Amino acid sequence: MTDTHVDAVAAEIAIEQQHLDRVNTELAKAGQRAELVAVDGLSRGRTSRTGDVRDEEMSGLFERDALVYNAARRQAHLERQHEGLVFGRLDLEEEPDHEREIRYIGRLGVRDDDYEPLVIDWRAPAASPFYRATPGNNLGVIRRRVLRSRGEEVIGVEDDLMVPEAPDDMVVVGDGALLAALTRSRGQQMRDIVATIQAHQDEAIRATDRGITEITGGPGTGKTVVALHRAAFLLYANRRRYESGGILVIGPSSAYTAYIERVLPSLGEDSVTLRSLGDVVDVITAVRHDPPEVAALKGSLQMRTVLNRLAAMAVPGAPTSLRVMVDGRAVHLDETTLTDIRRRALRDRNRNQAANAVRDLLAEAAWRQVREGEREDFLEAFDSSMAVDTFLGQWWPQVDPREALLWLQDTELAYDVSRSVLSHGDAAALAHATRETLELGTWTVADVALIDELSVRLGPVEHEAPEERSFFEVEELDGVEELRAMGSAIKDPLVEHHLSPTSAHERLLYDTIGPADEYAHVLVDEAQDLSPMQWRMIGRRGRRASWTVVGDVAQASWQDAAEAEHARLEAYGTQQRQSFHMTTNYRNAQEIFDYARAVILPAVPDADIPDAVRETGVQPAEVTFGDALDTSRPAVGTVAEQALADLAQELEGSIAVITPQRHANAVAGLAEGYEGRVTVIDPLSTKGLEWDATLVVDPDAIVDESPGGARILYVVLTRAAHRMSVLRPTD
Ligand SMILES: Nc1ncnc2c1ncn2[C@@H]1O[C@H](COP(=O)(O)OP(=O)(O)OP(=O)(O)O)[C@@H](O)[C@H]1O
Repeated sequence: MTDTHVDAVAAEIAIEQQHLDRVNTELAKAGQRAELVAVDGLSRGRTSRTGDVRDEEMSGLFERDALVYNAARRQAHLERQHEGLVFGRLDLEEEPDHEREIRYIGRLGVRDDDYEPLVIDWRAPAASPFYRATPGNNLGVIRRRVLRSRGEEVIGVEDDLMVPEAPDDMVVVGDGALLAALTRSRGQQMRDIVATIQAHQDEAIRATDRGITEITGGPGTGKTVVALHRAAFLLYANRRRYESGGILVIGPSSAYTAYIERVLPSLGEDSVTLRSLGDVVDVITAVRHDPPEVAALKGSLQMRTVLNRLAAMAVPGAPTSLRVMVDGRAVHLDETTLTDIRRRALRDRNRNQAANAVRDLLAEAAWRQVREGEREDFLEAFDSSMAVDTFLGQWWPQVDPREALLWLQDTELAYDVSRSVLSHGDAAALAHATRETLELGTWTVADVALIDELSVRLGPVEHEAPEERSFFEVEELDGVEELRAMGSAIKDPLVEHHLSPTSAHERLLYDTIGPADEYAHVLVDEAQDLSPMQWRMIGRRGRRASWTVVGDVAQASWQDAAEAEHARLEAYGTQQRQSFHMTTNYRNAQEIFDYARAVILPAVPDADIPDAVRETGVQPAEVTFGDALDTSRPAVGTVAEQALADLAQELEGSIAVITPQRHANAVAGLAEGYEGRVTVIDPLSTKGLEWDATLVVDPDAIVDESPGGARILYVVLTRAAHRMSVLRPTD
């Protein structure tokens, strides 16, 4: 850079700094106003009176709640915005009788005392040319400028000129903001791209919120980040609908939700619910995976029949006949009669809501048998019989969906409920997997969709109201120290006197599952991997929702595409669909993506192959390791350790060591000493994530071990932004 150029950049930065200072002053004032509202709000709720609270005081209290809540929210919002608050500037062409207009674009709108805009929210229509203007269609823009700042200090500017020649008084500096952003080190979490959204991405972000919006494209094309910006846009464009109705974002794993969780708050939005497939159902957090063939079984639509039968069958171990004395007369209802009553009770009701109907049906059946004396007297006596109560407690208990799923541990029962639907081998595999669940005390990710399905069929579990206990009794009986001494964890001893579950079985059934929450918008990422049963689970949460669905079929790990497509369309309902296709790979250096492409094309010839635009001049490194047959080379652990040290030396930022199960032990300890820079991870869990560099251990073993084969290897080989090393055994 020449001295004159350095001076020119410094002068431009100084100009922008002036504007940023002004914005920050206004923002501080707005912050103070928010604080005042908060203080004022608090004083409104204060009352010196005791005794009855009059109506107007009640409404004062509500008002206070609303004010304090909103003010606190606004404050949190403003404080977070300081980092990179203003990131863009547009210089627009002069219009007759008007000076050249300058617009600043930022994370939120800020106005001065005269209500003049100092910054325009990036989602407002007036900000749109910042993203849409191109030299071919400049939309009135002469120069688009991206500002980089650290805290309140402007540290750089990057310009794009949208007209053939800049006016004499306008300076143009920098090499373009996109390339600068893509070359930078990525860190541990996804960042927002609000300063460098590209025109085709902007179209998907601002597309109408009606119906289903599908975003497709190959690896690294920005599908995820675009979808998240779309969620922020929807909240801006239709806040009433989406803030009160809620937006649900579903990703493949908890590693993924941790990776993306910063993006929306950095855009000023924190009212979005992020869930991984293992924790869609409240109170369950599953991270364990079934072996691929069992996961395929649990995810398939055949499970609907199995679950239907589970939900309707007699509770295992329950009595098979009823023998009681009612009003001095002997009643005996045999198994056939009870089965008939069970069927009739379930014809148009959920099991857990049918207890009263069942009692009536039993009473009628008993009367039909007895037919002596007054009918009404008999029915009344039946209704108040303690023996009948005891029988009902055993024959028709409230059934927790998790408990019903666990019935499958019995192989004979599993054969019975899956007859004509699953093979004996598959039914036995289900039973075996259930016994494993019981041993480990943890659910698998695939179980969650089954539990949700059963939950609908059984209806919510209705608990009898616990007997009221006085404060004194709670203290006396549930003394904190006493319980601690028994080794129990306590949430809140005075309110919730829960003990944490001790056995695996109790742990599996911990807490109560409520009805599914519904949302106004559902955003599904890595949609190609959802099983049909998972589509049904998500569908229940979006029955009245609009959807954004993101995916790439070539990265799929789910086998039966047709069945999943059927379930997906059922979840969508009859809504209209619009599609956006992304074709530029912003993540991988070209050299890395070429390597990945050579793997996927032979396996999936019609894979959606994007263009990787950024070259580094460095090819992925291939290193070999020895094994039991070849001891002339060091073993995998030693070779991996050296390759990792080389990568860490070569670049800053995050590194993943991606290993198949067979080498997991050998590389497990590699992250130590790198202070959080290095993650050791299995292939399937890398979905949706990215690192500055990756170390891929034994690609052939990755293909062998994964149900998705080459598709999973394709995912693994497209996770690195800047550098990749691949370790192979010697031939
Ligand atoms: N306009 C942009 N400006 C800067 N960075 C961008 C832009 N678009 C995408 N990126 C970056 O490219 C990378 C890939 O984006 P993202 O993870 O959203 O892709 P994806 O299509 O979901 O990938 P995959 O399907 O492989 O998981 C991210 O680091 C993202 O921040």
